[in-house]
Amino acid sequence: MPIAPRALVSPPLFMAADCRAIDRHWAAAHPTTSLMERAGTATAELAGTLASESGESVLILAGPGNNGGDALVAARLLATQGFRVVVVNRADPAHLPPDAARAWAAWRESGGTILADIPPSQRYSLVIDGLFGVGLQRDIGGEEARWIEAANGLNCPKLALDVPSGLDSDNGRVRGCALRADHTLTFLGLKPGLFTADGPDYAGQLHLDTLGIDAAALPVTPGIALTQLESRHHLPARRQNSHKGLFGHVGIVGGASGMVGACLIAGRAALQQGAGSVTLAVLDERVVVDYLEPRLMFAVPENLVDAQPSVLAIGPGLGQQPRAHALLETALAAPCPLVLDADALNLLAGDVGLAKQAARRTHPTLLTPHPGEAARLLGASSAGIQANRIKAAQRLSTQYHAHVALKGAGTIIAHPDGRYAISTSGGPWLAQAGSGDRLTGMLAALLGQGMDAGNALEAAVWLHGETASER
Ligand SMILES: NC(=O)C1=CN([C@@H]2O[C@H](COP(=O)(O)OP(=O)(O)OC[C@H]3O[C@@H](n4cnc5c(N)ncnc54)[C@H](O)[C@@H]3O)[C@@H](O)[C@H]2O)[C@@H](O)CC1
Ligand SMILES: [K+]
Repeated sequence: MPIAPRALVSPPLFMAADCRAIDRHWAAAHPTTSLMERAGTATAELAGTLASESGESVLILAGPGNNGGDALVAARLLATQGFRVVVVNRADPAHLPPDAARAWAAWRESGGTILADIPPSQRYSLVIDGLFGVGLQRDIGGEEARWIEAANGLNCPKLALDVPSGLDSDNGRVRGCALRADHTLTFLGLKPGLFTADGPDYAGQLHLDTLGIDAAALPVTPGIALTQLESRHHLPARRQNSHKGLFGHVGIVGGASGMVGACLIAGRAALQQGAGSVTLAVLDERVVVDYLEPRLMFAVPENLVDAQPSVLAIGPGLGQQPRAHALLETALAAPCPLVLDADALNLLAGDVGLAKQAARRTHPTLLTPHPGEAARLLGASSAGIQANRIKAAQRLSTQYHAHVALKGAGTIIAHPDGRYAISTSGGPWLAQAGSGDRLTGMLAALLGQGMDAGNALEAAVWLHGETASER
């Protein structure tokens, strides 16, 4: 029975290599039970509910590997249920992997035919995409690319098996072209590429079928999909006998001339997220009060660290002038959790000495780059970062011994111990000036209230997306 991934708490994410390992272990332990038969059965069940009631054929695109095998099993079962089925596959049956070869033979024995191309100008009730799954190895070209483009142009629902063909299941990158699915039925476990970069645009609605394998039998992986908050992301209940000192004094450094708003947004967000008190160290001396949020305090930036905030954030609207550089140097020495955002990251990228100082910190450091800032920090291009967002976040985390949130579609949160999470909250409405400043403030507030740094970053990212979607 398919499960909606959003209903699961922090489900693990499986790379293609993990899937291959699961397959090998299963085959060794259960030589007579085929997971492909189960995948095909789950496909036929879901397809039966998705096909339009036009009575037109189901178009099944099958590829040269086991993804194609899943599709052939589904073809056989759908035909048995009375669906008209058109199967297109140009693989050489002599070169199919064993399970897929068996599925091919069973389909042929049941009287099924296999076409070498999509019949022209026909209408379909559903497309099932079984061209490529986790075995995609290179960019798609040639006939398969033509089929994918043709399928994308068809006016009927599209169901992708395991992952939309052309989408790299490890990182969400489109390799050449990819099928734009309305639904993706993924098998065994969730794949990271479904949640980040182009994945969400191509996968449509996600369904998971574990193929009857107990979660405890699957390998432990470092990645999770952050589909909702867990108890570790919750702040402890506040005692009645409380005072503001218990909930953190957040200091935020930034707001150079022309960019004061960034600092104000961060400060307001920190208060909304429950910080006991917030002091803004605004570089533009003309700003000494926020009339819309008069609870915010203001300090001379050079004096903020001496006021011993319990958490410091630096970057929103900071600019990159020498004064900003000096303030960052002071902030890096602060004996408290430190959030580095925006221009603080750009300054780090441009100064090896500062970068080394950041990496040597003993108190928690948290970085919240967008892909452009991550690219500058890693000496790469934004496209290079986007091509493998998980790796990029992990590299930054290792380099700076920091918890890192690489923002963007499917924000990646990477931790220094190698764990990572992909947040499923939020959406394109977050792509707006001021959005990152708000995240910085929310994060600082959670840190100030005593939440562990890694959990605070996950919670802030998730809440930031979730609350923004409510606006
Ligand atoms: N435990 C598992 O791993 C299970 C896997 N199953 C299915 O098996 C799939 C993985 O099967 P495979 O490892 O055979 O891989 P795929 O079926 O994803 O594709 C591999 C085949 O495609 C070819 N290929 C890769 N990239 C290509 C490109 N760009 N252009 C042309 N040809 C290309 C390869 O040479 C190989 O022949 C999963 O996605 C899933 O659908 C299911 O049967 C259930 C169990
Ligand atoms: K597929």
